[in-house]
Amino acid sequence: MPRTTTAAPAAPAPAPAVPATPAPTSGALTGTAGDERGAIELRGIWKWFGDPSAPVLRDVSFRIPAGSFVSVIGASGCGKSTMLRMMGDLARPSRGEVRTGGHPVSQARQAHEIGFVFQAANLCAWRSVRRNVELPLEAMKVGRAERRERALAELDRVGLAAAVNQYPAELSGGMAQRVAIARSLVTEPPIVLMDEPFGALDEITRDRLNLDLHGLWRRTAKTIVFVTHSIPEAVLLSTQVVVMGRRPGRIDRTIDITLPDERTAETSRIPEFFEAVTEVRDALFDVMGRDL
Ligand SMILES: Nc1ncnc2c1ncn2[C@@H]1O[C@H](COP(=O)(O)OP(=O)(O)OP(=O)(O)O)[C@@H](O)[C@H]1O
Repeated sequence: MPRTTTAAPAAPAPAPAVPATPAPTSGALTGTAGDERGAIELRGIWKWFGDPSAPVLRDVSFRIPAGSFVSVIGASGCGKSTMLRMMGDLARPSRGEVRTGGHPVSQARQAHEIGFVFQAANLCAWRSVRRNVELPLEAMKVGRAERRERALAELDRVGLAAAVNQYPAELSGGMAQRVAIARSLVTEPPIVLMDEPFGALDEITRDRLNLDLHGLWRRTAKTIVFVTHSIPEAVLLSTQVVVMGRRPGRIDRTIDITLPDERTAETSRIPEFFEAVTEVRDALFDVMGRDL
């Protein structure tokens, strides 16, 4: 079989109670895959907003090896974005800990080792494409000449060499997302977190950006975590698909995608692709049925 399915890390408890004992917190992960630069580890993550007896995420533990491309899929409101935000230190767990490369995630964020791409490109309208990409380097106090050189190299990598002097209002949605991707890569982070980055784009642009993103991932060996509502997109891009359930949010299942490493337009026509799509769809319907 081209792929394997892993059962959920832990069976859900009958009621969303807060654990009496604290989840593991510090302590070196010496000798484990969690030490690799770019690895992400969630340790006993709980998240609630206000009421601890109604957590949005319950006891999520999960390890993402460095260099993986992991897509996260699940019903609306199951906590995908919340989990992603905690992986990037944009939100704090109510309980538990996120570690990257064997250290608390806050260290990686402060060191600009995590890039972000969201559904909206969030570009500065008054700055050119190049100067938008330079922004994170300005925050790092990188000198002007080096900023320029690195931004141009990154824009070349995402296929926008000809648009460096344009302004956001002059860009198509797909071009704007390419700029956002270049901006997320310019600090050379080992980890890039993407929350439905192509969700607002037409299908043809989305297909092209997906293949370009996959090629970019293969060339750079980054760890990418990608939230999406599209099963085919998740299968086409990923080494692993994480299926989440809701009420409360949890990782229900992980599915390894063992399609050939090089993904092309042809990949979405091979039988193994349809088998993987069916497997993810069945897993999703199964968990959604149980969550009703
Ligand atoms: N800042 C907040 N305050 C209160 N509740 C929040 C906050 N952020 C998220 N939530 C709640 O947490 C739950 C999970 O939200 P989240 O955005 O993570 O889900 P999601 O799976 O990404 O959803 P979607 O697929 O619709 O984007 C939702 O019920 C949401 O209302």
